[in-house]
Amino acid sequence: MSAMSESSQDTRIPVTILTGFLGSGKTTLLNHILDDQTHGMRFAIIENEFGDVGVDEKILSEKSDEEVIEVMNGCICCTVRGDLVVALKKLHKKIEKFDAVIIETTGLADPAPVAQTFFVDDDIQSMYVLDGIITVVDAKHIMARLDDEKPEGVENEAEEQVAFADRILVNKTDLASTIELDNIEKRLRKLNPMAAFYRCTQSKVEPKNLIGIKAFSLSRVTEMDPEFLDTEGEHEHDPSVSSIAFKFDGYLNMHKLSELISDIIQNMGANLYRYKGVLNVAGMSEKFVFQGVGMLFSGNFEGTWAQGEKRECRFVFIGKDINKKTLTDGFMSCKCDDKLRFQLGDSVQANGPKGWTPGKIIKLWDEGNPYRIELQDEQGTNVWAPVDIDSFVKLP
Ligand SMILES: Nc1nc2c(ncn2[C@@H]2O[C@H](COP(=O)(O)OP(=O)(O)OP(=O)(O)O)[C@@H](O)[C@H]2O)c(=O)[nH]1
Repeated sequence: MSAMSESSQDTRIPVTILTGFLGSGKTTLLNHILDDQTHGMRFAIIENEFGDVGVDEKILSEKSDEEVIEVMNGCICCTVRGDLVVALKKLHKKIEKFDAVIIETTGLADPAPVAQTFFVDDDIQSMYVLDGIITVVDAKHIMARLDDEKPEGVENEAEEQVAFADRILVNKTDLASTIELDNIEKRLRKLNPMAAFYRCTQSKVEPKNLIGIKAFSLSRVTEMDPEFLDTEGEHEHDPSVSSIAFKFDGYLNMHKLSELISDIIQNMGANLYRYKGVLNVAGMSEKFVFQGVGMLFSGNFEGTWAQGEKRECRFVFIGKDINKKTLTDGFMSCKCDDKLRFQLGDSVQANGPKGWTPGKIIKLWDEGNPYRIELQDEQGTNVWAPVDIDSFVKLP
C-alpha cells in the first residue's frame, strides 16, 4: 500500500501542541488561528491554566459557543499521564464537533511529556495523531530565559520548548532590532536546526503553515532525546520559579495602586516572567485589568462590573524568587473604604499647590480620586485628593 493511501485512511484526529514561554504570544496565536476564515476547520481546545485563580476567563470566551474547550488546571507536563489522557478521551466523545485539537500548554511546561502521551497510551494512539509542536518565542525576552541558570538536574523550559518545536515563531519582532533577531535565530537554530522559523508580530503567521502540517517526527525527537519514550523518566521544575495567585474582596485606592505597580515593576520586574490581574478600584465602575511580561506592563480600565457581579481583586504573578507576602501585603495596603469622610458640597481644607487652602468638594470619586475640590482662590483652581486622609484633605 502506498504512503498516500495509508495516510488518506488515517481517521485519527490531528493534534497541535502550542507551547512557548510565559507571555510569548500563545493565546494571541490561538485567537489568530480561531479567527482565521481560510482554514475552514473546527477546533477543540485544551487550555492549560496555571494555578486556580482564573484571570483568563474572558479570553476565548466569545468563541466558546463555536469551539469545544477543556480547561486543565495545574502543570500539564507534570500531570500528563493522568489528566491529559482523561481530557483527550473525554473530548473524543464529541468528535463530530471538531476536525483537530490544539493544546495550549502553560509557559512553564516542558512539551516533551505532553508529546509523549501520543505514543505511549494505546487508546490515545488510536484516536489521535500528533501533527506538530509550535513554539512561540518572545524576541524581547527569549535570550534572558535561555541564559537563566538552572539548578543541577533541572531543565530550562524555554530551551526544551525550542528544541522540540516543528515550527518556531519568533514573535514580537517590533520589540527587537534586525541584528537582535538574527542573533536570536542563530542561537535557536543551534538548539533546533530542523524547525521552520517565522518572524512575526502579534503571532500572525498563516495557520496553514502551522496546522495540518504532519511535521512531528518521532525519529528526530528520539534521536535528540533517546529517553523520549521512557515513561518512568522524571523531570523537575526550578524550585526558585513559582506562581502566586491571590484574591480578596475590597476596594483599592487608585493612587496607592499606581505607586505599588511602579514599585513592583522597578524592583521585581526583571524576575517577573508573567503577571495578570483584575482589580476592583474604588470609585470606578470599570474593572482595572492589568498584565505584563518582565518590565513591560499594561493596565487599563475595561469592562464594567456587571450588576450583582462580585467586585473582587484577583491576580497571578509568576517569576523567580518572588515573595508572596511582599506582593499580597502590597495589594492589601492599597485597600480603602469606598465610604468617604466628606460629602458633596462640604467645606474642607485642601493641601493644594500653595499649601493648605480652603475649598469645597465639587465631585466625589473623580477618575479614581476620592475628591475633586474647588479651591477658594481667585481662579477657583480645581485639585484632586488622591487618598481620603488628613494629609490631603481635612476639616476646615
Ligand atoms: N509588543 C508586542 N506585544 C505582543 C505581541 N504579540 C503579543 N503581544 C502581547 O504580549 C502579551 C502576552 O501575549 P499572550 O498571547 O497572552 O501570551 P501567552 O504566551 O499566551 O502568555 P501566558 O499567559 O503566559 O500563557 C499580551 O499583552 C500580548 O498583547 C507582539 O508581536 N508585540
